Amino acid sequence: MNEKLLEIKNLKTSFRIEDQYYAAVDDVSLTVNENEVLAIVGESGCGKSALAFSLMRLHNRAKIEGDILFKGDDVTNYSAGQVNKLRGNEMSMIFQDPLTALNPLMKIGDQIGEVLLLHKGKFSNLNRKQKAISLLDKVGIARPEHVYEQFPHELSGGMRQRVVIAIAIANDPEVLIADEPTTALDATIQSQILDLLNELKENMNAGIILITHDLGVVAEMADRVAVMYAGQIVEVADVHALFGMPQHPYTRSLLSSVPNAESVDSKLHVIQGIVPSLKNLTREGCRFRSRIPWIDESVHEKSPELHEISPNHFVRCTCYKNFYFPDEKKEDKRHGIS
Ligand SMILES: Nc1ncnc2c1ncn2[C@@H]1O[C@H](COP(=O)(O)OP(=O)(O)OP(=O)(O)O)[C@@H](O)[C@H]1O
Repeated sequence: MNEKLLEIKNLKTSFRIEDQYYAAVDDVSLTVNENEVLAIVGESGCGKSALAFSLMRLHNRAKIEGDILFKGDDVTNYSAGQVNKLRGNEMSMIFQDPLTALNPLMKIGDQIGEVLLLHKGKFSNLNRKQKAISLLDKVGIARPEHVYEQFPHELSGGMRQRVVIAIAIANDPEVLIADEPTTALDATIQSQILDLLNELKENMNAGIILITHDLGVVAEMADRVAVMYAGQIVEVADVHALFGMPQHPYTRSLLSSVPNAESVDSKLHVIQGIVPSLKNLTREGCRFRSRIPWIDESVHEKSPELHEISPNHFVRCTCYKNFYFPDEKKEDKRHGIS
């Protein structure tokens, strides 16, 4: 069995809006194992980035409660110095937008070198340069010696994202958090970057948290998937179970809103409404209920729990048992599951 690298227990991240705190991540518990990609999916505004930033301790004004255990050690108690060491070495993050992640005034080589300075073993100046060039080579950058001397604006979007990945993997992190790593890229580059992440998982035995709203990317990359809605995890399962037997109404709605080979002749489902803003979020009962108004209110739990409906497959709220799409006949709504 693969070792547990990260254990997130009852994590709650709240932001202050007009004198009050509102939780953007609300009681989230998850684990990430070595050599595993855990995907976190959900619409914009459901709390994915707030979760990732909390894990990396990158929020400076949020209130964070709960535990984040890295190999059993609670990092929420770490001093700023300890967090900095952890961030550069054991845990690192690939950010959504390479242009904001890179310093426009610094040469690529210097930016990689800066991260290598944090390395446990430390490198001499010459070794740092060699290591930086080998990292650029590893992420598939042609003429790495030349790129080492360039500035971010001289590179294409795909190359910049590769540089961001090179920086993230510079110190062989055990946990890598990739927040929408391919959103800004075109399809060909996207698939090259995903291949690269897959290689890293295999070669470094790393645990990867992949945050995305792209279900195609999830199907291709993930071992397990956590579906997030309004700050909560509503379903977690092995990737095959999640795509093969999705249960929560939100998961089913997300999957039905994406075209695939079977949906060519059928209508795609449009999820009604939007993710509510933090301030307007109803926190009592099933948070998804306002978006499925055709489902009888009585089928929702008062305080929805995550239920293990089969080994390692968890679903929040029992409403999944009675869910159907408006254009489905009520009697064949659950494909035989009731
Ligand atoms: N610093 C902040 N202060 C106040 N509210 C915030 C802050 N950061 C995020 N939020 C709010 O928290 C909620 C979750 O935001 P978050 O960015 O985590 O969503 P997301 O799922 O990552 O969306 P996207 O896919 O667009 O990045 C949103 O309602 C957002 O407006």
